[in-house]
Amino acid sequence: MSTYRPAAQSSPIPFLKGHGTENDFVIIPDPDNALTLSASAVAELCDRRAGIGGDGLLRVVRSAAHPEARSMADRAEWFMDYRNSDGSVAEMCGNGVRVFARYLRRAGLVQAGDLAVATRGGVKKMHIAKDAGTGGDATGPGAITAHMGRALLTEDDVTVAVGDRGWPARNVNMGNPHAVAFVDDLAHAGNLFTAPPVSPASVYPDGVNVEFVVDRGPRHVAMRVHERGSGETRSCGTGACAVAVAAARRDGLDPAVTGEPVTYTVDVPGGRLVITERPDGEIEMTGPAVIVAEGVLDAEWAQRLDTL
Ligand SMILES: N[C@@H](CCC[C@H](N)C(=O)O)C(=O)O
Repeated sequence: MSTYRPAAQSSPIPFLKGHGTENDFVIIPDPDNALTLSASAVAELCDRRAGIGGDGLLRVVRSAAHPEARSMADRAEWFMDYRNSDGSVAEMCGNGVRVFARYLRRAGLVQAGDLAVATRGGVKKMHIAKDAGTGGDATGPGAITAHMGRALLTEDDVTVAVGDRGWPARNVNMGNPHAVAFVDDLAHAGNLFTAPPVSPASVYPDGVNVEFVVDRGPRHVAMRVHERGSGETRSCGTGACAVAVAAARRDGLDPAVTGEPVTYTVDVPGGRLVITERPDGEIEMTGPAVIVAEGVLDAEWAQRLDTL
């Protein structure tokens, strides 16, 4: 059984709540890596009725204090320990890393401008455009840019299904796995209460995030997403990057070939993200990141997490 915190500790456990394009997160500052969060404890914290509520959880740990991040400590002081709302671990979270950076700045742990964050998907360079506001707009003064690395696209013959409809999908890896399906109408994705079947399952042995995409105009698309480990969410940053790259290739655009960056606007139910792919393959994502609340866990409730 995992222990939520060392029994000897009785100090209050702080938390914050934040979102990026309404992809929302419980944030737990734990600089010294003192807390061990079992999957069940994470799920309880992310529960919208029994807990604080969120699509995922961001634990803020000093890289040097975490075995999975120690090797990155010379390049990034802080490690984003990301979990999905069911408690599962994911390699990367694009909206989460912007909210993580917002938290670091708000807590006075970093300056505005350039910074780097360690993640399971490697070190991500970030830029906080201006040290003001909470960045409600995709490209407004408070928006944050994350360098998301390169997309890996394969030619796998993937199909996404909803009911008796099926679509071919593009397999795109952004550190985490995505299946991107272009559809005529986002309503065709249905209620997304359950994960849409993706076949062959062997392409995604660790599960997959599924994006449904429609065109809105030149280099402008809109998407819905069913996230691995979280269900349908209002946004997915890595998903928006996967969608932008899949849309560019479908449209015959490849910055590596033309030498020109390509930018797509990606509308999500919770807002808008702007994605640029550079000739070297690096993908930049810009969007809002907002902290909405902070507090401490009720001591008795937090103790209960010990038993999960
Ligand atoms: N919402 C995130 C992605 C979170 C991880 C994903 N559910 C997975 O399991 O890969 C984002 O903004 O990228």
